Amino acid sequence: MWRNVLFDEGRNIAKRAERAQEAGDHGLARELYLRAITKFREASEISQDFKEIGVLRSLVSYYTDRVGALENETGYDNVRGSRLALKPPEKVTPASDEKELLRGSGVSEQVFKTVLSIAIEISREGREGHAIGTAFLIGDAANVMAKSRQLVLNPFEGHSRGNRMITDSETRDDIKEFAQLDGVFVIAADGAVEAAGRYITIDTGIIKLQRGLGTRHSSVAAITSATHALGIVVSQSGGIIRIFKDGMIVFTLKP
Ligand SMILES: Nc1ncnc2c1ncn2[C@@H]1O[C@H](COP(=O)(O)OP(=O)(O)OP(=O)(O)O)[C@@H](O)[C@H]1O
Repeated sequence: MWRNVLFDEGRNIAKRAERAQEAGDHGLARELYLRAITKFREASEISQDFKEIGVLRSLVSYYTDRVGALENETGYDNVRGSRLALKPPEKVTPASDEKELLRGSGVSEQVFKTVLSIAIEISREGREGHAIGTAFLIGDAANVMAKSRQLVLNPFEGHSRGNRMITDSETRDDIKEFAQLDGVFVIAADGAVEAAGRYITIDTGIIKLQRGLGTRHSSVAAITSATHALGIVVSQSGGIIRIFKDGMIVFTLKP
């Protein structure tokens, strides 16, 4: 109960921080991110559920990275700042697992964590009161594009690369909006969003997943076995997030 209150408070504060950052008030944004991090950390300390703890830690880690990026951008003075009160960033998975997961994909930790945090928000929030499912393929984008086709007009086509980086808060909002489209998001290893609404055309015959998982999951599994891409699927039924590599589910999160 208390951890839910803390989580909601943290999320609201983080949203305010994002708005402050967008409005260019980096001092306020930084302050609010730090407050949100404290809420998520407190919630994780009183939770008994290891999956929930994983999600909360990934939020701590994600927003800690954001504070770091803001401080680098603005030349913030770490020594005098309240950042001293911050513990070292915590990870959603042990560092060795995370390294292993990213190995061979060319995907940076920051890009992967950003996509995962968006997936967590989509799973938790849905859209306009409805649960939604979606999927992300990250890395090896040229190969992924060659093994898929557009289902609907690609909303990211024609935009400069700099304007479609996943780490940008506007792109993040667009992704949450387009998550309602059928198909998957294709994200390059450097974080540029190449496409939304992409249909995977690869044969799923060799993929064996647990019962109950349908074509969204099996097609993502199949394409991660045929390319170096990593897959993140948010299931519409139940909101479970599954991370795929080399045709297999390597992590499961229940936000
Ligand atoms: N090959 C594919 N490429 C891209 N998207 C797909 C593909 N197959 C299915 N989808 C998307 O997944 C949606 C759900 O399909 P399905 O119910 O079979 O998947 P699922 O794996 O059970 O996922 P969920 O748990 O979200 O329902 C489809 O409406 C479609 O948007």
